[in-house]
Amino acid sequence: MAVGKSVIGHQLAQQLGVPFVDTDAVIVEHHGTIADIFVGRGEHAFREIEARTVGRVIEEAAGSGAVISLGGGAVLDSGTQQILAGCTVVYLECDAATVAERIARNTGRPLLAGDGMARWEALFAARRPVYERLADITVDVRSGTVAEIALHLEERLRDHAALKEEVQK
Ligand SMILES: Nc1ncnc2c1ncn2[C@@H]1O[C@H](COP(=O)(O)OP(=O)(O)OP(=O)(O)O)[C@@H](O)[C@H]1O
Ligand SMILES: O=C(O)C1=C[C@@H](O)[C@@H](O)[C@H](O)C1
Ligand SMILES: [Mg+2]
Repeated sequence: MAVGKSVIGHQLAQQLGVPFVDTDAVIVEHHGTIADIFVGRGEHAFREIEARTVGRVIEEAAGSGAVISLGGGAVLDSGTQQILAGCTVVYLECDAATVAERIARNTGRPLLAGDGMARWEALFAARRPVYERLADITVDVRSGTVAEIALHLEERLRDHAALKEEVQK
């Protein structure tokens, strides 16, 4: 959480001239705020909504080259993991020190309620192996502006696509 998925994803999509979709934003548009869903219906219901939303968004974006930003916990769902096998998955690798200030002014992230930093670190430790396993490309986002990171990511995506094409020949 707070590593820059939404802002870097948006910037990358602008550079590439492709659509950008943030699945958290789609959920909010259709179901109300994430905080309200957690309070009113619980995390399990949120995860069901999230998995359905991610599946639909990826299906609708097929062939468009769209950049899709997922919520930080979306990739824990096994169905989502299967769908992501057909996508290029980018993992934005970060650390607690980098997100500390962003989390301190945290709003709307129910899983970071209370001691936000301790919660962030515990979630990251538990999820890190999944992020690493699913990633096609890993980008260090501990330094650099959003613009710099997005440009670097564009380069990495081009290298990845070229390599994939080479292998498929
Ligand atoms: N490289 C960066 N340099 C400076 N600020 C950044 C950088 N990356 C992200 N931010 C800022 O950090 C905050 C969180 O970014 P963003 O909302 O994109 O994170 P996220 O990973 O989408 O978080 P969430 O898990 O809540 O969806 C924003 O205020 C954003 O502008
Ligand atoms: O990491 C998570 O589990 C979450 C991240 C956010 O993007 C939202 O999807 C929600 O707050 C849950
Ligand atoms: Mg986001």
